[in-house]
Amino acid sequence: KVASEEVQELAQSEIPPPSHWHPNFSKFNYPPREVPEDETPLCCLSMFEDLGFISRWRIKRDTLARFILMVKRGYRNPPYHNWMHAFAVAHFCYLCIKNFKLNEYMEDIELFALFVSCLCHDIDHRGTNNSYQVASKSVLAALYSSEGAVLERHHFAQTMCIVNTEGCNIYENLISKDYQHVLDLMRDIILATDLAHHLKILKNIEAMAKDKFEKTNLKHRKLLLCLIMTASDLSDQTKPWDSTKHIAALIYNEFFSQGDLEKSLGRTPPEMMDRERARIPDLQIGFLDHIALPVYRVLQDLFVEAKVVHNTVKENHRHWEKICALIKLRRGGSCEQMSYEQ
Ligand SMILES: Cc1nc2ccc(C(=O)N[C@]34C[C@H]5C[C@H](C[C@H](C5)C3)C4)cc2n2c(-c3ccccc3Cl)nnc12
Ligand SMILES: [Mg+2]
Ligand SMILES: [Zn+2]
Repeated sequence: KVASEEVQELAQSEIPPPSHWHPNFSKFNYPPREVPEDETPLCCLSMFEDLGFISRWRIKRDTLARFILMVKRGYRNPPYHNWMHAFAVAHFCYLCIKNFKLNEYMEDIELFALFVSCLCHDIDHRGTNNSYQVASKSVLAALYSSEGAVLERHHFAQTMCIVNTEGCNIYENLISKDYQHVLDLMRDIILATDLAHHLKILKNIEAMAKDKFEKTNLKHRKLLLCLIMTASDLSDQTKPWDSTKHIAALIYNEFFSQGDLEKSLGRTPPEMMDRERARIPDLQIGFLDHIALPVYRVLQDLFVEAKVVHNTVKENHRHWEKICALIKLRRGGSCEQMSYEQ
């Protein structure tokens, strides 16, 4: 699925240092979507190298090149859940590992599994969510709906296909104990990207943050892995307004296309997926209030360095509030006529 010239070119390229991409590349305010898509595979190599994974886990350069290109090829091109989303998620995870010094909280193998899971966590996403899989009786629902987290089980299954593909197994030089462990970790982490699962464990994460985090407590480490994964998955909300404001358009483009599909099945989509009923600023404020802000608030409780991240999400919340106020001021002025330029 990946041309060997492309693999060789990536495998033989010199791996640039983080500063090559941007002076702020390793800072929380850097928007990774600024990296040109055709340079993202080489940028992934920079992150693997900078995190010390290539030497620590004895990853062969051509295996890593082939793996990254296979993962990138494994993504489809819906408006939001595409390769650039996965790349941005992996970049935020890279920032957390470096800026929170996660190697003092987690085992090396857990951080390795976490970073690779970020790259793979939405592989083969179709731009429709779990409830649509069940409603449309999709093949994925037939396979996985009994256990829930339908899409996430598929993303993990697709990841395993790539790991098991000749010349793509970046775990090939791990001792068998570590090999099985890293796969078990990826499964748990990718399944944790189901937001319904995150909402179920959020109370436990908040309780863990209240107590003292214990590195020796496996439950604490598992909860922290899930928190960093979700914080990375939502990290578009942590970037300056000028880059975040475009994300809503991508998400709702994807949501409204699903709503159109649901209508064509004779069903009524939820309001957030219905282009005739959805009020985007209200929905965004609701998502920030109920899902995003609690994530970055508890992240800041655990890591003082996350304060700047939580503040940026609050700043973006204020931008949406201003847009809402403007719409109300103009009354009749519907969302479509409003541009979100602030
Ligand atoms: C900006 C933004 N808005 C978003 C608005 C809404 C939802 C969303 O799935 N809501 C829920 C709300 C309840 C409880 C569960 C299950 C369903 C019922 C649907 C979640 C996600 C949103 N989202 C994501 C995102 C993160 C992880 C997976 C998929 C996505 Cl799309 N990433 N960015 C955004
Ligand atoms: Mg997902
Ligand atoms: Zn995602």
